[in-house]
Amino acid sequence: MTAVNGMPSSAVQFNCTQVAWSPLFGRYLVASDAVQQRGQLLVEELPLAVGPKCGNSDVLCLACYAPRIVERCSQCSWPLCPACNEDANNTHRQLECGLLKAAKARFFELPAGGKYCPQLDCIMPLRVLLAKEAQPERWQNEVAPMEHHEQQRRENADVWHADRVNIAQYLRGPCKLAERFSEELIMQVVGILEVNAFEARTTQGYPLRCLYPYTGILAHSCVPNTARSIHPSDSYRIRLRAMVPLEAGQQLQHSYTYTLDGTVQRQSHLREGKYFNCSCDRCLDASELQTHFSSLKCGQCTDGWLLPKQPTVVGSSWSCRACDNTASSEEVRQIVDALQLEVNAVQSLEMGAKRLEEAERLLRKYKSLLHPAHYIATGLRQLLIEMYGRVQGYEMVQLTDQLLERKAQLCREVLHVLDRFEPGLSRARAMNLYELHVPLVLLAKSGFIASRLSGGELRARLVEAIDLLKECVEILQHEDSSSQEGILCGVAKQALQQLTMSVEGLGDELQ
Ligand SMILES: C[S@@+](CC[C@H](N)C(=O)[O-])C[C@H]1O[C@@H](n2cnc3c(N)ncnc32)[C@H](O)[C@@H]1O
Repeated sequence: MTAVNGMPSSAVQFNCTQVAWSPLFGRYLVASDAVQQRGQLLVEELPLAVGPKCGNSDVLCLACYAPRIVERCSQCSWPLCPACNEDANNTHRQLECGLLKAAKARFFELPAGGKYCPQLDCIMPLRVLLAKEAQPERWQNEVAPMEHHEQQRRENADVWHADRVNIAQYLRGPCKLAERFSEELIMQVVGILEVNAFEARTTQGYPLRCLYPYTGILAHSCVPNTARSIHPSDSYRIRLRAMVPLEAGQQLQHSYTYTLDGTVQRQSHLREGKYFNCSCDRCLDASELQTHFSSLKCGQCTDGWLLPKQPTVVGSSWSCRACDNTASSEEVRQIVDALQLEVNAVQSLEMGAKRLEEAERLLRKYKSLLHPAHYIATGLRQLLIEMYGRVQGYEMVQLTDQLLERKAQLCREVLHVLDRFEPGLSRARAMNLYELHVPLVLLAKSGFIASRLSGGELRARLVEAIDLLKECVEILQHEDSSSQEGILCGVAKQALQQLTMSVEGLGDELQ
């Protein structure tokens, strides 16, 4: 590891972190001192640029990102919703509006039924280019060195060509920016965004992208040790916190991919979208840290599991560790794809009893095909946790003790997996802690009423639920209050208050 000089700009405040470099990772962040307290704030940063996502943008408002906008900006005629049209200081007006208007760059309407508007792909790169002119020092010190994998991107000739035409040539031609920005620079910016930008959501929940030059250089791990939260109501400020205690010099990592995917899926996402092969401990271990998150049941012997021989090698064959059975990667892919299709069909069902019962049926069926902790089974459990207590016929008051036990068991099983892949202050953990506390409270109360539990046992179980809620709030307390997680934090705080009052109200006679 090499320490890297260069102070970040005033848009960044950092605590116990510094930039390092290695041939494998390029630049990355490390803890400059030991961090004992999980949840400690490590970095706060304002984005260099915020804008629409590339490659799948609908016709959206260029200021608030509301989708399917038919109204146009009164100045330049590009998409802008009526409310944003009234606001002369919106992002679009401050940034590209004048330039598009002066160039007479026409916005072309999508053909009827069209969903993807390639013309909007130029907006986020253009905003980064404008930020380069406005903050040349920040560009030079923080953005220009960002990895953009030009060589690998060029190998994907179709995408490279589409980006050149839709973004570089469009900005230099119809937008009349050829004298300000070279094609090479524009393609560099497109690559920087692809490799480094974070996805965020507006306060209304619409997706967008943000570029953070300092936080963006965090290395990836499939078992991350930091958590980031982006605050739409605070100019999209990002805050990075330690999920677990850290040692001085330890690499700071977050996950570029979905931690509840199996190794084959994570590896392919990282190779195709971020241009590297992950070699973290979890990827290198065929059993994914003893969880068997990708293991299939061996079809030949009774207690064996099929695991990849070389989990990080594309096309690796699979073998049973208990007998001599083997399978090709293609055979495994076909099995997993077929099961995933069944799960997708269940997911697309309307929220209701049928969806819940079908998910339970698949989970039973997969017992003979998958390891119980397989990611497809874990995904089904997560689906069921969200449905028990919410869908018609299975609302919380309708759940029998047996079904309450079922919900609690599903939560514990998912939490067990999360302990391995997202240790410490993980958002997914917080969500599942909240879900778990509800059946525990109801079971404790019904057990006490039916005299199966003594007063002391009732109190102990309620205190257990209080502890779950406390941890849930501890994890979610830093989230933006308008986000889904921030809203859950408020709900958990209320539940915590009520439950604490109930336990206090139980009185000493229950001791
Ligand atoms: C978001 S950038 C991180 C900053 C980058 N290292 C730089 O110098 O600009 C992502 C890139 O960093 C490298 N990287 C991040 N995590 C890695 C890992 N676990 N293994 C190998 N390379 C990694 C890859 O080149 C990846 O495309």
